[in-house]
Amino acid sequence: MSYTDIVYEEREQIAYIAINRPEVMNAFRGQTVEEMIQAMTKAGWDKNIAAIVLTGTGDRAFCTGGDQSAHSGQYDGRGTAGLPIEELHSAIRDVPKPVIARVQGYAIGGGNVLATLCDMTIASEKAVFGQVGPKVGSVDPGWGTAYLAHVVGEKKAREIWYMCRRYNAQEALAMGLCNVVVPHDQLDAEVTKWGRELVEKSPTAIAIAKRSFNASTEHIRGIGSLGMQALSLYYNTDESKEGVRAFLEKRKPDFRKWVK
Ligand SMILES: CC(C)(COP(=O)(O)OP(=O)(O)OC[C@H]1O[C@@H](n2cnc3c(N)ncnc32)[C@H](O)[C@@H]1OP(=O)(O)O)[C@@H](O)C(=O)NCCC(=O)NCCSC(=O)CCC(=O)c1ccccc1C(=O)O
Repeated sequence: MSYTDIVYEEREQIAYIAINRPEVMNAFRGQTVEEMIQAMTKAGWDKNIAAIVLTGTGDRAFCTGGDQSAHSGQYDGRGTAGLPIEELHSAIRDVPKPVIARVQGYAIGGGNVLATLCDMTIASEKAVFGQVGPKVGSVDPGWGTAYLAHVVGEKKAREIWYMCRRYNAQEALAMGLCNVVVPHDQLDAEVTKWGRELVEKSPTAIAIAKRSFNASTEHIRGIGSLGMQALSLYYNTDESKEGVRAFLEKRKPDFRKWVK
């Protein structure tokens, strides 16, 4: 498959999947998600690959979530809410090898969900983490909320979603949202170092460990699936559309006037 929205590379038994849409800060549309699923699955089941690195091209953004310019009631692809995002989330969870988020800039909205779902996160000191859902008429039911609470704790997860604040790399490290923070110019060396260490480990032991870690939160997949049906209905409300419109018009949303 040739890719338009991502860059896929393999080096030293490590696969690199980079969202390549810097003009929208690496936000994803339907096509992007399709390509990420394909690349994640290919790398995930290739016996020569020991680890997968998920990132974005350029310095500004890892990923800023759904592309708001491809969103009018639904996104522009397939799936319950116009993006096969559940399949991508499942692919990250299900591939039997570690997925490392390389976060060099903004990890916002659905981009933050992707980083949260990765097995480990290596951040540059320029990384910025946060949620924007309730500011733009969206929410990630399942992994982005319930699983996030497993990662950072209930209080912090609720703060992240309700308050929609931004967190720098050190704050993310303190709450367990990333594993390590390194100077920006050392990010790639650090990612390579972690990747090379994984190449030396027993693939089967790692696969069993990953499945074992996954087991205790597997019920969240069902919450996400159910929630996605609700989200699809929510996306078609004036309240949600106000969030998308306000973002694109670069103004504050006025949700209250649309609440029924
Ligand atoms: C990242 C920001 C905080 C950066 O802010 P700032 O530095 O002030 O720059 P801006 O001027 O805002 O942005 C520069 C430029 O980039 C464009 N842009 C940024 N993000 C997006 C985007 N997501 N979509 C489209 N375009 C984007 C922006 O418009 C500017 O363009 P110009 O042409 O230069 O004007 C800030 O930009 C920000 O907060 N961005 C995030 C916006 C956002 O709303 N993200 C989507 C959140 S909702 C979501 O991700 C749901 C999608 C999804 O994954 C999902 C779907 C269904 C169920 C579950 C999920 C799930 O979340 O898992």
